[in-house]
Amino acid sequence: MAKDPVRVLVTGAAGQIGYALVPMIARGAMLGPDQPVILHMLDIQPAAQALKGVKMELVDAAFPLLRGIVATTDVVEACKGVNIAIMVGGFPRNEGMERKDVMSKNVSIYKAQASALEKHAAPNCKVLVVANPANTNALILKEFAPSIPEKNITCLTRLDHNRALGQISERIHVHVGDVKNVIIWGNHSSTQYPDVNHATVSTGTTHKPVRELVGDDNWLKTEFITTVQQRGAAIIQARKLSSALSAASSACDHIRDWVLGTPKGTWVSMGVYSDGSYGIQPGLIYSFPVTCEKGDWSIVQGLKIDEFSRGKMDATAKELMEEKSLAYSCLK
Ligand SMILES: NC(=O)c1ccc[n+]([C@@H]2O[C@H](COP(=O)([O-])OP(=O)(O)OC[C@H]3O[C@@H](n4cnc5c(N)ncnc54)[C@H](O)[C@@H]3O)[C@@H](O)[C@H]2O)c1
Ligand SMILES: O=C(O)C[C@H](O)C(=O)O
Repeated sequence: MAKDPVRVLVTGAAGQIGYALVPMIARGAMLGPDQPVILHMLDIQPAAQALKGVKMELVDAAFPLLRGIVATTDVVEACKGVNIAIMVGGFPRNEGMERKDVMSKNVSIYKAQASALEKHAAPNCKVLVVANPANTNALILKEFAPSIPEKNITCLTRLDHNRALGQISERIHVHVGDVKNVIIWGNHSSTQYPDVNHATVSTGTTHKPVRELVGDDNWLKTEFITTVQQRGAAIIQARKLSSALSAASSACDHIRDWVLGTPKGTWVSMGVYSDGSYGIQPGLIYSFPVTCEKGDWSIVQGLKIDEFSRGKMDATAKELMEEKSLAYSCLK
């Protein structure tokens, strides 16, 4: 029997990531090749013409899975009945702006959009925040949409996870699809901790530890970590625009695995509400290793954490606590 369409909201849909993301959703890269979708696209008034253009292109591309398009600058209309919300819209950091100024603009946007989602989205709507500061925007959204279950509000660190897989694959010349179980701990920022202590490469019938195959602990502890931490900045420097293609593709990976499940024996990284696992203070949206089944994620438990990792995991948690108090001071 044909499936009912799923309503997917993309905010900031006229922007860089939005433009890369909506065709991927319409082609089935997010929810599968047999899942029809209705796209809800929100942007702000100054981008209304560009948004209209994106809608025209979606029609022109004649995607068989695309069963409807809502393109609007009205947040209530955008949120009505949505099952999945990808929050990409936000205020970019312009030259000369302080971190606090960007935070202040974005937390106000996420506070307002939280209320719209809470009132108008479908029950059990799953939310993915992409816009920066992603973890803290997601936390504000959670706080101001108390009736959305906290398990439904997440932020994107899958791009960082995929970047870590890519770096390992390039370093030891293996297919990226054979590398798995890296972990991104913490904030989607330069304090994130990409951890390969449990990562493996499949070599036919066995799985070998990444650390053993790389054979260079110094590289893993220094250049590998900083390359992943700084990759967003490196892309901006190269493109003069943020990483839209890989962010859009990773957003599809995040939702696909959350909804359809992670493969057996594989985990992925997601920014989720901390329950105190691994000694991370509850009340933060922190990136953990998770597995997903039947539409729910669970934090992978029982991984051994060495002293080096502990320090890095705590440092990124500390930054998130500071961001949280800054965000609250902006809302006063
Ligand atoms: N988490 C990640 O891995 C990751 C990766 C790359 C980029 N990002 C972040 O994603 C965000 C979007 O990046 P981009 O390159 O697409 O930026 P962009 O500036 O090209 O697009 C942002 C869009 O958001 C719209 N917008 C602004 N305020 C809005 C509001 N209140 N409601 C709806 N839309 C609104 C803008 O008009 C614009 O069209 C940025 O915050 C960027 O830093 C996150
Ligand atoms: O937009 C940015 O500042 C960078 C982005 O978060 C990225 O990781 O590519």
